[in-house]
Amino acid sequence: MSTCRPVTVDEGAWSSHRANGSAAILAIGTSNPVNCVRQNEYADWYFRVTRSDHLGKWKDKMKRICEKSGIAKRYLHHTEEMIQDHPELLDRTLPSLRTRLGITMDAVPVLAAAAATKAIAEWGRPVSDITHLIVNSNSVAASPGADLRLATLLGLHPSVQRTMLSFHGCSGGCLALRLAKDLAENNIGARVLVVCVEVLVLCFRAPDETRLEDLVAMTIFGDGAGAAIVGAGPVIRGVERPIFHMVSTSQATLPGTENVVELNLSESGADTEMSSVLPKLVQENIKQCLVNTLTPVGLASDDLNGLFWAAHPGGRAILDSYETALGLEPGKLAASRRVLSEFGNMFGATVFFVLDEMRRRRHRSCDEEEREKCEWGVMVGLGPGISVEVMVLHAAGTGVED
Ligand SMILES: CC(C)(COP(=O)(O)OP(=O)(O)OC[C@H]1O[C@@H](n2cnc3c(N)ncnc32)[C@H](O)[C@@H]1OP(=O)(O)O)[C@@H](O)C(=O)NCCC(=O)NCCSC(=O)CC(=O)O
Repeated sequence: MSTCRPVTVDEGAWSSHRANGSAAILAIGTSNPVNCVRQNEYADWYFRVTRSDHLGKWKDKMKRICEKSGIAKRYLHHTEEMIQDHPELLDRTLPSLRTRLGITMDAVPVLAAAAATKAIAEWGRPVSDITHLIVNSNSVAASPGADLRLATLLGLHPSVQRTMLSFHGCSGGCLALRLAKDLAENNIGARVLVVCVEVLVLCFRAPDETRLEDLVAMTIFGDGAGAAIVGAGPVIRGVERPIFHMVSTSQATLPGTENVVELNLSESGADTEMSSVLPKLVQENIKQCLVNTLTPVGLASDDLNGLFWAAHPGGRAILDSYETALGLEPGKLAASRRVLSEFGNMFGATVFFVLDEMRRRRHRSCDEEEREKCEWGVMVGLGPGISVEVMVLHAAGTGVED
């Protein structure tokens, strides 16, 4: 007869499975669709393809928004041909959700796989060593979802533990990385592939005189995917090179702001609601959220310029609000502003581009003293809620070959 008995909770079935120390980002990859649109040509393109040139007043307004957006170019999966083939994308009174989700169901895993492949190549270990997969997207709604299709495209092992996150808006990137940190730290040997991907044809519409906020959404959002490999110690020396240690995290919700940013699905696609009070709200509240996260790790200070800043660039005015509220010197948000300029706001994917830009800037910096001065930093992103996601980072290396 078997003498086998179940372990008890106290025998440490859990504690013995924990990793040593903080998780780290071990590799980063990004990708975009090939179709690039220049911001100074966008209003003319948008009003032409939506057959709305008669709305000259709104076109002029979009041109003003484009000029102030801090964006030079974006990448979009949808093209003029695609819009011509699907006139239901333009007419809010026609059902178009099925069309939109059909387009994204095919496009999202492919774009995600392109970013993930770059991250896996940089990581340097076989794809079969990935133990967990987190996929975050506002662009898909199906089951089995984009996580399974991505796992198949990449050839991940069938035992990979998948998590699909949806509709966390722009905070989705920070949120997915927060979950990856917890998974990596609580499962020794875990290597988590995190991917955030957006193909925002779900939100594309013709201008509507009753929904002027749509003009802002059409003007600032872009498509892209960001991926990272996250793992906690021990790392494999000579193969894995930590880029940022993920030291601590927080999520705060600003009370009474549920209606300030929304993302709602309907038969005619997704509607984004972005109140023009958002930049002011950020300016009034962000410092306290950051102090609450920085105090326990001993980094709260009257002068926050000693930290590096990886802020999700929700919009130019959001970055201005961070700068004013936190008293940041010009240049502290240079990585975020550069990503906004080159790619627009790609929802959760954007923060991976910012981290990538940040480590490249650190690598290029010849000033060793300056690099050491800003060893510690903060990643911050906002989402519907208003949710404020913060992660304290410690720069470990650049992950970039000399
Ligand atoms: C849109 C802007 C680039 C415009 O720049 P400025 O504010 O400096 O310029 P401005 O005040 O002259 O505004 C230009 C024109 O845009 C209009 N305008 C500005 N914000 C608007 C809004 N939210 N809805 C509708 N219209 C808006 C103004 O009324 C004005 O119209 P007129 O010229 O006719 O007077 C900026 O305000 C910005 O970056 N806003 C933040 C965008 C945002 O909310 N991002 C968060 C995305 S959501 C996110 O990141 C979280 C998430 O999704 O989860």
